[in-house]
Amino acid sequence: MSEEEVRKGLAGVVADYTAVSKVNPDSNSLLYRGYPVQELAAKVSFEEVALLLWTGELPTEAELTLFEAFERANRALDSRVKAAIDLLPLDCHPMDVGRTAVSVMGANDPLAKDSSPEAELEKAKSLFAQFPAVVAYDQRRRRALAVVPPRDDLNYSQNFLWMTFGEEAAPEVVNAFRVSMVLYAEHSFNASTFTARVITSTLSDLHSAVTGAIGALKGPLHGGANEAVMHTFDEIGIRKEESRLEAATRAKAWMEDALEKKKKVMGFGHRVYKNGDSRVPTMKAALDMMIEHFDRPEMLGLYDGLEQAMDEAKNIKPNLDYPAGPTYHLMGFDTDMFTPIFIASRITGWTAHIMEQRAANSLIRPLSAYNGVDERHLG
Ligand SMILES: CC(=O)SCCNC(=O)CCNC(=O)[C@H](O)C(C)(C)COP(=O)(O)OP(=O)(O)OC[C@H]1O[C@@H](n2cnc3c(N)ncnc32)[C@H](O)[C@@H]1OP(=O)(O)O
Ligand SMILES: O=C([O-])CC(=O)C(=O)O
Repeated sequence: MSEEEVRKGLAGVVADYTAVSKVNPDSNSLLYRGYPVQELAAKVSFEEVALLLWTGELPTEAELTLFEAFERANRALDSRVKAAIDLLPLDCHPMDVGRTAVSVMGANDPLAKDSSPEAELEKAKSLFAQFPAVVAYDQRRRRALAVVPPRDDLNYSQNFLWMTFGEEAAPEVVNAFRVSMVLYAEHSFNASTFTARVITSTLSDLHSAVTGAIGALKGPLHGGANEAVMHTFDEIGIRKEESRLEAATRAKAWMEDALEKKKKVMGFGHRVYKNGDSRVPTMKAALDMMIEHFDRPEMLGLYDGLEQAMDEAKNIKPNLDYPAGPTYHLMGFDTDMFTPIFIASRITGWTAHIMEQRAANSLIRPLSAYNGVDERHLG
């Protein structure tokens, strides 16, 4: 096989059809089941987006009411999941906790061995309902705080923040969080979704596919970048008393130095979008809202300084993880909880793809070009 036929990283390879979402780098657009993601972020709840991704249509009022009731009834942290989390050390990464939690949920799910479309949808809904409690509990146990039980008078985003912080979040914070969940929900054949599809293609079960997807999401070239963005901010130094301009100047200098040293700066660049990520303006507006709400202009200075310096030096634009990281920071999440929040959102897209893969399956098994030693023999 010739060198040209090898497509490293499967770059540019179209691996299958999907009707779940359309990423169009030319028009810089992203459609979930035909709807522009910006419109969804402006007008609908994350619960509605989940149903849209799974079923192909936005729910009727009755369907939404039913789903909301299910979600509210299944939010509490399962005692078996809690017991498994309690066995994990406090210094393991929260993504390890998320991965373990989904695995435990799979082992205990009575529908685990049932791969019918109805059972798959039920399992997707259960994961959607149950995962926020995992993130919230893990955040709290790391701060030596007790579990906060869910409240069924709150919507998904309100309750997520309630279980994490033990107080009702301001409406602006809830809205920014909801927007992030909508934007993170789905993005065609990204590495974690493709992982979930590969696992599903062997006719393995839904929880195994989601567990594998979490492993793929953890890396800093993918979902782990939202956490890495915050490490960059921390390295530059967040100084609350500083003006926006002073912060921007320091951030620019940091970026110039990093690029001089040929460092890869997380939160910038994308395999598909080369002229900017379609979701960034909407997420940046949510970040702006948080900066105003918490009165933290220096964060905007850091944000702008890095972005401008990267643009000037390399013409590389931010991806969704760039505005999402500082948004979660301002909300009060610890940095290593950012990617588990991404899991809570992407569970919707992953499970939609798992169902799509199963419905028209073909084992995913590409070829490789051998470049090892020539054939040889023992003795
Ligand atoms: C939700 C998400 O998962 S969005 C993605 C989150 N990931 C990140 O933010 C990690 C940082 N970014 C990257 O590593 C890359 O941009 C990727 C992995 C996302 C996409 O990469 P690819 O399409 O494979 O492009 P590749 O990594 O080959 O980069 C092409 C060129 O741009 C440069 N480049 C790309 N991204 C960056 C970056 N973040 N910082 C510095 N340089 C970069 C590369 O060094 C390379 O330069 P070269 O041609 O001079 O060697
Ligand atoms: O599409 C990708 O490669 C990564 C990404 O932005 C996502 O998964 O949201």
